[in-house]
Formats: sequence, C-alpha cells, structure tokens
Amino acid sequence: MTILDVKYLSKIYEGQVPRQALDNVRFSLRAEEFVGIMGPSGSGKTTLLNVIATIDEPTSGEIRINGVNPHQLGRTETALFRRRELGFVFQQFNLLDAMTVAENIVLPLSLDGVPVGEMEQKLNDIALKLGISDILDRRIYELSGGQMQRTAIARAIIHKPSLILADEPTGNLDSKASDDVMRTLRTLNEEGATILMVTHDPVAASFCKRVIFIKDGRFYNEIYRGDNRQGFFQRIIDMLSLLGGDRRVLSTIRL
Ligand SMILES: Nc1ncnc2c1ncn2[C@@H]1O[C@H](COP(=O)(O)OP(=O)(O)OP(=O)(O)O)[C@@H](O)[C@H]1O
Repeated sequence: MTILDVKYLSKIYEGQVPRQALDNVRFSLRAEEFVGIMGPSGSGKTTLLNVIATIDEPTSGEIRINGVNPHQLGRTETALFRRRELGFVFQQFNLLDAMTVAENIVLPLSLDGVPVGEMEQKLNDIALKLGISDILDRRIYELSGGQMQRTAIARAIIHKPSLILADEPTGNLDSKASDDVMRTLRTLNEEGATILMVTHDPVAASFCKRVIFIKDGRFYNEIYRGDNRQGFFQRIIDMLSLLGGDRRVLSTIRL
C-alpha cells in the first residue's frame, strides 16, 4: 500500500532572484518503509519535508498521503489532517519546557478531545515502549537530549499517524544518544510505522531501509540497505562523496 506519493514536485521561492528549491521530484513510500533523504546543504531536503508536511505549498506537482492531496483541503481541514495523519520529530525537539514529559506527550490527544482514561492508557503504553516510564513527571528542562528526543518521538506517534516525518532527529545529540534514538525509530518501523527522515548523518541514515539522495532540488539516486548495515553505510559514504562531500571528513566517520 502506498502511504506517500510525491509527483513531479517543484518549488520556486519567489523573490528578487527566484530560487528553484525542488525540480520535478518524484518518489513514493509504501507502508512500513523507513526512508532517509540526504543531499548537500541547500539541495532542497527541508523544502521537500515542509511541502510534504503541508507547512509549505508546492509551485507545481502534488503530494498524496493515503490518496489525499492535503494541499487541496481548506485551512481547518489541513490542520486536522496534519494532526491525525502525520507525526513530527524535529532536531530542536519542540517540546514545551515548563510542562512535564507526560503533558507534552498527550498534548495531541487532548487537542483532539480524547477521554482522560484512554489518554492515560495510551501514555503508559507508549512510555513503556520508549523506555521513559520513569521520567513522565519530570519537566522538560530536567532531561538529557536523548530523553527529550524520545519524549518528542512519543508525542509524534501517540495518535498512530500514517507517516512520521523526522527532520535531523539526531542533529542535537551526541553519538550515544543518537544511537538510542535511531534504534528507537528502527524498532517503531519494525512494528509497522512508516518513516521519512531528513539527515546529514550517514550513521543515522544507515538505520533506514532505503536512502534517497537529492541534488540541486532533483532526485539524484537511491540505494537500498539489504541485509548488511556496514555495506550500506559504506555505499552511503561513497554516494555522499560523489555528491561533493569532503572525502577526508567522510572517511573519519565510523559506524
Ligand atoms: N524561504 C525561502 N526563501 C527563499 N529561498 C529559500 C527559502 N528556503 C530555502 N530557500 C532556498 O532553497 C534552496 C533549498 O533549501 P533547503 O533549506 O530546502 O535545503 P536543505 O537541503 O534542507 O539545506 P540544509 O542541508 O543546509 O538544511 C536553497 O537554495 C535555499 O537557499
């Protein structure tokens, strides 16, 4: 089953000098895929994610999520669609600092008017799954980066979205916390979640089942993991150096 269909997507930022950020990008994601998007700085990754997230409008082309083109919905319907169908994980976590972990996680459910008993059940299930049951009463400012990101992931998935969109989810984490977060995303994927993740980090990307590379706003190539993560990691590094990454820097990154 196709969850996300990106069809001939183009985006031009108008301005004194118009800038084409996306040029005819086309790909799709089936249910239970875990796909990374990589490419040089300025290649259009965030723009692509923002258009899929309905934060930004395409100039031409369209996206479909579960067969629906959210850009054709009215403003209220779009907000509802985004809240029900999508889960967001960001580099900056975007948690509410003064609230507790539990309050942050159930926020999307309370916005949707889910009864308290059901909310608590879901909260406890998700906290157990993400290994954060013992920190539910802590305030966000008391957490480590890895705990913050796991809280953010719990919030992103508590309503069982069709598609999880992650933008540099390990960008603010050290390598141990990154590894924990990527293992969490991998487990969620193995349990049925469909994930699209933008990342610069080849180690994080090696947890995906497929990586799509874009360059100058265009689809450039894609590679599949297969059984061997080490081999996949090496192919990601090779592709990044083909795309202009610094080979000396890339050769220092270890799995
Ligand atoms: N709001 C905007 N107005 C004008 N140009 C923009 C805007 N946002 C992005 N761009 C331009 O569009 C192109 C793609 O930007 P985008 O942020 O999508 O790239 P990226 O691959 O996510 O980059 P990075 O890896 O550095 O985050 C760049 O040339 C950028 O300068």
